[in-house]
Amino acid sequence: MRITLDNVGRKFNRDWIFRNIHLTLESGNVYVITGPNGSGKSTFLQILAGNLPLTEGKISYSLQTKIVSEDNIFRHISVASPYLELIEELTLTEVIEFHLRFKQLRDNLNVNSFIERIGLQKSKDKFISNFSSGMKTRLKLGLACYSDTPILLLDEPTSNLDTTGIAWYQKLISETVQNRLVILCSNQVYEYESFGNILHFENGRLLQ
Ligand SMILES: Nc1ncnc2c1ncn2[C@@H]1O[C@H](COP(=O)(O)OP(=O)(O)OP(=O)(O)O)[C@@H](O)[C@H]1O
Repeated sequence: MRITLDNVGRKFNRDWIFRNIHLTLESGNVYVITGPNGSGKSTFLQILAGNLPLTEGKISYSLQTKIVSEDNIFRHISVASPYLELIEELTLTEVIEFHLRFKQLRDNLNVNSFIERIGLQKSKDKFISNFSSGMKTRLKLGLACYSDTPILLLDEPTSNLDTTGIAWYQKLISETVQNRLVILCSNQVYEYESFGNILHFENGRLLQ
């Protein structure tokens, strides 16, 4: 999988958040995006996920040299972020069953084995509306990391996780990033310390 950014820029109202980004991102790499609060990390990730339009420039996606259209790219992408909502009216089991209608899980995981992997066995039949914020983060991370997609986008992955949860995340990520194109937005070193490709937002520029 390859994502090519050609002169990419985004503004909100009159303010440019970033501009002039020229970049090629390829499978087999974890790209870490750092930068101060409000520098544009989440905006950048939402643009890559196809959830926000560009103001200028072009992004192209290709899979084994075939171009993937913007309309179809969501099939190849998994995202976990604090701003993505879960369906609160469903139970944990129902959310996973719903997810499985659109995306398969890696390692042939089924509903029960997935719930074991995310450590929420006691909450199988609990409604998401009654989940704590850390439980929701575990579920979102699990769904993104274990989905069988070539692109994985993670924004502030350990927000709301306790120390046990952070250790669980570190194991999860080490087991699920191989051969994928991963983009991880973070300002917490423990979320990305084992990865080397750091890109940094500063004054509207993405520095390598
Ligand atoms: N929908 C919006 N309308 C107007 N401005 C927005 C909108 N979304 C984001 N912004 C602005 O874009 C800038 C970048 O925000 P973004 O959330 O991408 O930053 P970030 O680097 O992810 O920040 P943080 O580290 O705090 O999560 C901020 O100035 C923010 O106020």
